[in-house]
Amino acid sequence: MKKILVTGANGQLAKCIKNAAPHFPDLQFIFVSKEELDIQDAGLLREFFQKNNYSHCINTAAYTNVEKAESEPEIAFTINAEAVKILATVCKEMNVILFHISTDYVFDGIKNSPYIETDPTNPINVYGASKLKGEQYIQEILDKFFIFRTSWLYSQYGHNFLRTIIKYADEGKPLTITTEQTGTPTNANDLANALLQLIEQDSINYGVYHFSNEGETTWYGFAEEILRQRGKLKDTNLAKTNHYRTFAARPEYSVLDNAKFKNTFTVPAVNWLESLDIVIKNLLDNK
Ligand SMILES: NC(=O)C1=CN([C@@H]2O[C@H](COP(=O)(O)OP(=O)(O)OC[C@H]3O[C@@H](n4cnc5c(N)ncnc54)[C@H](OP(=O)(O)O)[C@@H]3O)[C@@H](O)[C@H]2O)C=CC1
Ligand SMILES: Cc1cn([C@H]2C[C@H](O)[C@@H](COP(=O)(O)OP(=O)(O)O[C@H]3O[C@@H](C)C(=O)[C@@H](O)[C@H]3O)O2)c(=O)[nH]c1=O
Repeated sequence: MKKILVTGANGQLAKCIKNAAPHFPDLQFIFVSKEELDIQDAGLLREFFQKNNYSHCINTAAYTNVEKAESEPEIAFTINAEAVKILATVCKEMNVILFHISTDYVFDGIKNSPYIETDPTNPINVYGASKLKGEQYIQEILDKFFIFRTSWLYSQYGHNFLRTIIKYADEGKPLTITTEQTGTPTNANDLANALLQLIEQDSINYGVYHFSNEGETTWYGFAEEILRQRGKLKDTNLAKTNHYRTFAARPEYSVLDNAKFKNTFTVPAVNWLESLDIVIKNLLDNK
């Protein structure tokens, strides 16, 4: 039986993986939180892998605060790059297949058509630079790895744009949302399912892939659709802006081209609007 270690167990993607796990009875999962396994701790990481016979590791652990990363780059790089280097080294020693998640923020956003895997990277914020360094270490160290660059992840869990918008709208707060960036909101449940399907299918098509939902919008478009589907659009004071002030720069355009993923694997693509509908209904059902 395949034995899969999932790091960062309290994060949104790990929670989506946990949710999907019962649909994959042939896979055995061990979920470890930051408190149980800090991926910065090389000694503990080695001990963990030596004691257990993992076939795969899904690394969802990451430093994901894009704004804060600008003022604490050393922490972002320690987690997103140096710890990933150690993890990759241990996976190599133990012959474990690493599934790692990266981001659309490795690109600078000056392209105006969807990014493919071989497009030049050029991160414009600390978070993106730290994630790129993590990708580079994996590619230097490992042969058996998958890196999935995804974008604008949201779900029913954790901190994400969807939950922020719903919270503010429920509190009756006015919303001012930027039209300055275009990308693709991606349901983390879709990514979780895709990862588990690839493990189940024993895929050996290792490498870097783009994986997002289909279509594109701006953050304003995403917020508007969240409110519309939630039945809150009329009651919410929603305004557009083209100069929302942030500490971190973000790519103006970061739509990912999923063609390589779609041509390699038999996992159906889902449009972002349809996937959003599922998450919104799930949130309403569980209220
Ligand atoms: N969220 C998004 O929009 C996107 C995310 N990604 C990537 O997808 C992956 C999953 O993201 P997501 O689930 O949203 O992120 P979250 O921030 O929800 O989860 C990350 C988890 O990792 C934990 N963590 C942080 N540092 C360590 C550490 N040193 N050791 C072990 N665990 C640690 C965090 O704990 P704590 O919170 O306590 O620090 C948190 O529980 C990440 O690699 C991210 O870069 C890619 C594109 C978009
Ligand atoms: C909360 C808020 C944000 N914004 C803007 C700020 C920013 O330009 C954009 C998105 O804001 P957020 O801070 O929620 O999202 P951000 O942290 O930039 O999201 C990113 O997270 C990392 C982890 C990734 O890998 C990326 O793919 C992406 O999902 O919306 C508004 O315009 N109005 C608002 O009220």
